Amino acid sequence: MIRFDGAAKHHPDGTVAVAGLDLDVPAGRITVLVGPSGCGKTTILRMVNRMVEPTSGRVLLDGTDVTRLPAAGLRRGIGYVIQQAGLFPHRRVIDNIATVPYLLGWDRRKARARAAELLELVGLAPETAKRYPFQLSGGQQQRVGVARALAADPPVLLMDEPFSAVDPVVRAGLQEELLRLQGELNKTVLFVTHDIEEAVRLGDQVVVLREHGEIAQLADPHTLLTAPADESVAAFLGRDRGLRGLGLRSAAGVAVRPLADTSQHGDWELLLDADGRPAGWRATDGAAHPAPAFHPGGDTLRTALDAAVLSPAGLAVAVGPDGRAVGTADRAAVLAALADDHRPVSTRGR
Ligand SMILES: Nc1ncnc2c1ncn2[C@@H]1O[C@H](COP(=O)(O)OP(=O)(O)OP(=O)(O)O)[C@@H](O)[C@H]1O
Repeated sequence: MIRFDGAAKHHPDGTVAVAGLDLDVPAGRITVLVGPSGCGKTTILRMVNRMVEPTSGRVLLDGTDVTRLPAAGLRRGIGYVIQQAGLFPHRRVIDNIATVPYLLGWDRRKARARAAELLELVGLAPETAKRYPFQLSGGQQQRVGVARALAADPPVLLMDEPFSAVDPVVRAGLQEELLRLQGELNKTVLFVTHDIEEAVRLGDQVVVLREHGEIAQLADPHTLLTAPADESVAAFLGRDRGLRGLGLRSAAGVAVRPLADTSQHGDWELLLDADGRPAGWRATDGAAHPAPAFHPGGDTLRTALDAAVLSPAGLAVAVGPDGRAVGTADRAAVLAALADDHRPVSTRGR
């Protein structure tokens, strides 16, 4: 566990980056720091690996004041991922990933074998190993950055806006990947972002900061979205926080009407492919339209609502884990589930 105990950073020019932070970052969980530019997020993160030293107060890592630990050794035991990956441009991907194992004196073959394993773990093809960073896309570079941070299997990962330089689609993929990895690895993650959407998606706990690293609210994502501490937090969360909160609730409560013998639903015919997956809705004039679907066991209420809203038939198609259609839910059924159940349900398989 990481504990900030009145940790403060005052710069010589008089700037108070962090006035005095008390915060526990629990082991094996993702804690996200979110807040406006200049509120002290990066400063807080860097106090953990001594890239910034507190001017007063302490940062404890498993009970030990980090300033008592040799900085180099401390940093080798903490994975660090930054925006635009920060890879060494003149080193091949495999050697970038093996940086810390080399520093730790592992033999070259063992270090490279570990790097190859990590390449696979973060979803990159084996042939990527021999490339140089400039030969990769931004998203691939970030994956290499994550692999490099994980190479020596550190218990703690510091991530400073790691996904903010890539486009929203790639970013969503990287977020998914991080949650999947975390499901396997259970690292203690401290993650900095200025994007509230990213914060609620990734965080087990979210720390909303205001100026000088002052905590405006510390809560799990559901509580944050449904019960912001004050007006300023509510404003920071944005006007659609209610809708966003649906993204944290399971669609399991939506009443699904099983598929009947007929494929006709009022004026609309549900078309299935050879495997029984939804292929479209056919109108009475014969024109086919997409059939948006959701998986009650795995998707969120937001996905279910989206499917119902977008469906030309007004019916979201419910599918099983294999993608086969099992039934339909109309908009009223989704809204009923929405009104019914306010319990947050983790959809992360954790
Ligand atoms: N070396 C320095 N000297 C003086 N002030 C500094 C120094 N480094 C950072 N600061 C100030 O400390 C405050 C906190 O900076 P920090 O980088 O931690 O903020 P941040 O929340 O990470 O911002 P951003 O989201 O823009 O990256 C800012 O006002 C910044 O200008």
